Order: sequence, then C-alpha cells, then structure tokens
Amino acid sequence: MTTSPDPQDRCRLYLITPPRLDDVDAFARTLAEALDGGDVACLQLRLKDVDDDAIRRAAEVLVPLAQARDVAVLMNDRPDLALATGCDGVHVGQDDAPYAEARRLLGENRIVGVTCHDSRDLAMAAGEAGADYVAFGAFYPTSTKDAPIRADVDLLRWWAEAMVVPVVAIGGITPDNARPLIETGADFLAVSAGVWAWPDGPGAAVARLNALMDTHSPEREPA
Ligand SMILES: Cc1ncc(COP(=O)(O)OP(=O)(O)O)c(N)n1
Ligand SMILES: Cc1nc(C(=O)O)sc1CCOP(=O)(O)O
Ligand SMILES: [Mg+2]
Repeated sequence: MTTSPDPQDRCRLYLITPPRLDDVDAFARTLAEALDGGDVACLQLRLKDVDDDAIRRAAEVLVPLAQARDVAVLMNDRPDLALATGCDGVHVGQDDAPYAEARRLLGENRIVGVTCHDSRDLAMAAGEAGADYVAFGAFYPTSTKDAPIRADVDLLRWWAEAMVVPVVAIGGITPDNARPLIETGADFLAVSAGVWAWPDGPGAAVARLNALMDTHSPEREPA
C-alpha cells in the first residue's frame, strides 16, 4: 500500500491573505474553501494600508476559523497586534520591528519569522538570534508586492541542506512553478495570489500544491 508522506515530514503550505479584504465574511468563506483543499501549516494575516481596527476586525473572524482547523495564524509586521488578536506568532521584515523586540513581546512560545530576502548573512543572523524560520524571496515575479530582490533555488537548497532553522520560500509561487522549490527541501512555500487567484479556485490550488509536496519533497534525514 502506498500512503502520502506525513505532512510534518515534507514541504508544507504557508498561506498569505490578500493585502486588502473588502468583505471579511466573504473572504472567510474563501479561506474555508482553501483550507478544505488540503494541508495548510499556517496563515499569515497580511493586510496593507488599512488601519488597526480593520486588522482587528479581520482577525476576529479569521483567527478562530484557522485555529479551529489547526492552522497557526501569524500577524504580518506587528508583534503588538499579534498579541492583541490571539495570533500564534508574527512575521517581521527588515524594516519592521526588530526580531529581538518581537521576541520580547511575544515570548518564547509564539512563532517569530524573519524576512531575509536573498541574504545568507541576514538569515544566519536571524537564525542565531532565535528566529523560528527565515524567509527567502522573491523567487518569481509577483504583483502582490513590490519585491525587486530575486532569490534563487541554490540559496534555498543550501539553507535547507545545511541548516536546522526552517526555511520559507516566497514570491510569485503557484502550482505551476512550485516544483523546483519543493525539490530543494524547503520547509514551507508561502503563497498568496497563487491560491486566491488560481483559475480553478483556492481549494483546487491548495490540493495541487499538496499533491506536489507529497510527490516532490526530498527524503528528510531522521532527527
Ligand atoms: C513568509 C514571509 N516572507 C516574507 C515576507 C515579506 O515581509 P516584508 O519584507 O516585511 O514585506 P511585507 O510583507 O511587510 O510587505 C512576508 N510577509 N512573509
Ligand atoms: C509578501 C511578499 N514578500 C515577498 C518577499 O520577497 O519578501 S514576495 C511577497 C508577495 C507574496 O505574494 P504572492 O504569493 O502573491 O507572490
Ligand atoms: Mg513587513
């Protein structure tokens, strides 16, 4: 009998919300459809150019929905709002709150991830400081964010093979281009438009990404 690999042992999906949500309840239905498509490790609440009240309102609906399905929720940019809204952690970039401040606010039991663009040095510094994961990108062109820096698969493979700290790949990833990233041994693929704007719908995108991750994740060394 052949079975799918345990998702914990292979590359997993890290969903990122669209940058604006005009109708949170409608998006909650879309999110539920996405989560019905297959395994999702976490959801990042990434709302841009909106006030704190809008983020809090979105979190009130989306955080319990995701957590009820064992999907961890990370707040983008804002450790204070992560704490206030019951998120499981925060993702900070190089221009956001520094890692140490995020960790101080969130404590040791919540997740703190750090953007490292295409930089080994930034990633080593974040890993040594205690980040729960480092994120490299952008791997492909994206219209979700102005992301001029390109990361490549050699960097991702090097980190995944040599380092213990988990690595996330981000930027323009879709079911059509994810395979080479999965083959590097990356721990997570972070995807926004590649799920929400997938022509067959978000559930189908999540299902296809999971099928690729089942098939193309390299064998992991036993811990
Ligand atoms: C998983 C993940 N990786 C990278 C980013 C980008 O963070 P940042 O550079 O701070 O840019 P914004 O997302 O804040 O526009 C991310 N959000 N998530
Ligand atoms: C939020 C973000 N950060 C990036 C980076 O390179 O650090 S690329 C990016 C956009 C991710 O959305 P999509 O999957 O639609 O491209
Ligand atoms: Mg940021």
